[in-house]
Amino acid sequence: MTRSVTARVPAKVNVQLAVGGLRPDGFHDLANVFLAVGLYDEVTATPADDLRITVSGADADSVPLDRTNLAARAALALAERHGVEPRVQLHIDKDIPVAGGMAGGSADAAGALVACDALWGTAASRAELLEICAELGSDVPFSLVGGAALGRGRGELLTPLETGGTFHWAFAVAEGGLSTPAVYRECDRLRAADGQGATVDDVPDPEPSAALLEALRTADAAALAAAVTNDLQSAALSLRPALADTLRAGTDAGALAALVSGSGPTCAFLAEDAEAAAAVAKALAASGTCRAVRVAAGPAAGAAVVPG
Ligand SMILES: C[C@](O)(CO)[C@H](O)COP(=O)(O)OP(=O)(O)OC[C@H]1O[C@@H](n2ccc(N)nc2=O)[C@H](O)[C@@H]1O
Ligand SMILES: Nc1ncnc2c1ncn2[C@@H]1O[C@H](COP(=O)(O)OP(=O)(O)OP(=O)(O)O)[C@@H](O)[C@H]1O
Repeated sequence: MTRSVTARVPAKVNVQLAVGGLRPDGFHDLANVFLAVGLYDEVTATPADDLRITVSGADADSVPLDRTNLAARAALALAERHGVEPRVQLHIDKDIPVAGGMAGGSADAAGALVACDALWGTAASRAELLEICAELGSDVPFSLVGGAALGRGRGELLTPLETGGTFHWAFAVAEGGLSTPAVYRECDRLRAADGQGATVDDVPDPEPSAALLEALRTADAAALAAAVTNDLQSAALSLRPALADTLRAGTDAGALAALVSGSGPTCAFLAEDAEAAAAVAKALAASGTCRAVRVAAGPAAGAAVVPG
């Protein structure tokens, strides 16, 4: 009998995304407050003749099947470090919107690492897994750890954050994605056009908001709503002006806060409770301003093998 290992990995929303100036290496320093939410991709690793990627789910057609897939890159990185032949089929059951600003590719990378580590018995330490994650992308370490965390550096240096309870969200999934590097470039362009400059010498160092961290700690949705910020939001709106209609539709429907998730174009709406989130989602679906709606709560646990 062929043994398979499945890992489940959550999406994220950034409740604070403070973006510093452009660094010489092309990245931006961040104060990035991540919250994992209960929308999941599943990655199943099965022994095979060679490395193969297959994908199912609504957005499957827009996911690469070659070695540019972040899940494939994760498996190759682990195999190389441990001298294992990467003979594995990785099946991704995708529920996280692709190129949506919810770290879907990063989730698949973290899931592939956890699943392959269990399948191959490589028993990588947490520190080694985090190191591989950081090599793969700025959001990947958070996909591994989940929960809530502050990301410094380019987002890869994580400090776990305490959360006092659950936050309820509705998400509006847009037609088509946005390229993360293009959104960061647009942020730089807007800053330069403003005359403020866009480099690390021009932009103040990004800092986490004390009020926001306190709102997370006390599970105060209204206080969190008052504190959420996303420095990439104006760039995402500049590239996709129609997102303003989506944000307005959610606010009109009673959301406590409406913001672009990370680099977008998914929009995130914080609600008082699960019932209110469902009502916001229903109104968004009827508004005609998005392709699909989802509800999810956070914090959710990070990448983990599904028992059995
Ligand atoms: C927007 C966020 O999703 C917020 O969590 C992340 O910052 C993006 O993280 P990610 O998708 O894992 O991004 P990476 O794969 O590391 O980087 C892709 C590109 O995004 C830009 N990038 C990313 C992270 C960062 N701190 N500064 C950047 O300028 C760079 O142009 C980089 O080449
Ligand atoms: N496993 C994967 N799933 C989805 N996209 C992938 C994957 N591997 C590589 N990609 C490529 O990465 C691009 C960005 O996809 P992804 O879904 O990770 O974006 P995102 O959610 O906006 O990322 P983030 O929120 O981390 O900035 C896609 O357009 C696709 O070409």
